Amino acid sequence: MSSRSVLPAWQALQTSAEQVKNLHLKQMFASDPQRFNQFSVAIDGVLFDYSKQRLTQDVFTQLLNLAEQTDLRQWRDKMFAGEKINITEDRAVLHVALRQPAGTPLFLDGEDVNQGVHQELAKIKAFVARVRSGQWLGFDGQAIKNVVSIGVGGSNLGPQMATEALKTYADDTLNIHYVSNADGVQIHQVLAQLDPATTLFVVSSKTFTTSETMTNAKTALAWLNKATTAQGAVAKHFVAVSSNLAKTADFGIDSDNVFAMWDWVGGRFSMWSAIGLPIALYLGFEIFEELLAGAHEIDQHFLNADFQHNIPVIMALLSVWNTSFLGADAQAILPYDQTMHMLPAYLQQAEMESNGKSVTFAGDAVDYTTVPLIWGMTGINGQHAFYQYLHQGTTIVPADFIGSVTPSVDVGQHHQVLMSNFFAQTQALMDGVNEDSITADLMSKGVSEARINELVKHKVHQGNRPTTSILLDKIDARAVGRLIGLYEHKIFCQGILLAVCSFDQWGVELGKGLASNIEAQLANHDLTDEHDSSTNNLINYFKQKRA
Ligand SMILES: O=P(O)(O)OC[C@H]1O[C@](O)(CO)[C@@H](O)[C@@H]1O
Repeated sequence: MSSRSVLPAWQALQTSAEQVKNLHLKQMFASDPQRFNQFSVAIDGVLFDYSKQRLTQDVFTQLLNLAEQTDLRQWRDKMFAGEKINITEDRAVLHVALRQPAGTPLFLDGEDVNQGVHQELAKIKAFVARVRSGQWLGFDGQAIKNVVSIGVGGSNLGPQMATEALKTYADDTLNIHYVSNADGVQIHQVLAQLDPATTLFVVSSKTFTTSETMTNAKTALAWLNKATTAQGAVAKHFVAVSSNLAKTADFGIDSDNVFAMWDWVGGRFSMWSAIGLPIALYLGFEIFEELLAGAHEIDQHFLNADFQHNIPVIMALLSVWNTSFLGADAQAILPYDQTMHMLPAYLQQAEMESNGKSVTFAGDAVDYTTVPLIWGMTGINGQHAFYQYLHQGTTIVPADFIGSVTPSVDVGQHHQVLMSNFFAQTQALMDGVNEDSITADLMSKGVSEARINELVKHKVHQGNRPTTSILLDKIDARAVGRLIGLYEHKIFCQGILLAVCSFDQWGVELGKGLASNIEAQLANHDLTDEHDSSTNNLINYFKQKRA
């Protein structure tokens, strides 16, 4: 048995899961008028309602016991203290330090992390001011008009998601474009609209070795070099965000134009570092600071709230409950706000790259399901795509509904229409509708008995489908900071509860290595027999067709 399933709380939860499977949420609400009060938490700017999750007070107590028995509190404190809890890479995990106000020293290997963070923030602030004010000039003396951010995974998703979420706050100082795909079509489409003389590239890569990013950066460099042979053009049009100064220098980027990252910031938790530079360039440094402030508020909540009212702790406990005990293999993320449309993609990386693991800290195989498949899209569009499956499919998919009281722009009646759907969907998923109600409804409409008999079973909704509702007061930078902070700490807690190391990503390395070998094979015309017959034939078909 692996370390978690031997715990008393784990075993108690296994017994409870069998009982809860026979309970219906509708009855739980009917029998307890206090259910919402009991299973909701409100903090500054956020209402978190988990009363539509399939749990009882006993289950909640057992889940809290699980948090205690897995030493979650101690692990949290180790993370904030800079202990090397990324055990497989022997690194600290300190994205929380990136949003810690100045003057709160934290020493790591003899260096004050807080000072380093604020030096880098000051450098970002000064650079952003120069570019946005038009003082930073391109090779022919014109100001920058377009920023192209080149990066992938954690070096792309956070900034792009936040840019989309907050674009209604942008002025017309700069345009921003994101390029992440190694498919050259993407960068060619972006560059086709731009003038090299007024374009600034931000190449973001912690390692500065990621093949997709390097391929795109080289294409961008060739595009600039084609437009000008002016001395020093690269220094005027390329900046980098990286922890690998040797590689940025090899690329030809001036060391003054490199913004630092540290090995204690994981890629998927890095939008608060200089990886967020595109956000600050596009929206201004003050908005970036608001984002940091929102996340810092959540750090304080996570550190100080008792677990019973601690939102990220509860989010993680619910995920483990749904997945490891109630058998839900998927989790939907459903933002009811168009600006938040990239949230599902962002959380896919954050959660699945962190906790999509199957061995414990000690390297033993787990004997439980770790994290679910994360998927989703804007709720309203999802309603007309996959909600049929959520309501009547054979698989139960817990869903997070995320909406706002006030959208980022005044859209009049639209917001009521939108949010009425949010509330109605969570209600429908919870309540369902049974044969009796359907029959009564059809009879009241004068439908014949024969037709009712044909239809009734098709119209039944079982309900009892769990949802969590997260209502933000307003979509702004602080709120986005809070929301992402909540999910980040949820993922941390989930890792501890499941005993998996959340901060490495060995699972993406194997494919990367094979791809670089195959890339070399694709560069010549020789047919290959080095691989299995499927891979050989796919490669050879591709090469013959291209010959
Ligand atoms: O910033 P880098 O080093 O280019 O890495 C990009 C991404 O690639 C990964 O290593 C694997 O997908 C991510 O963890 C990371 O965010």
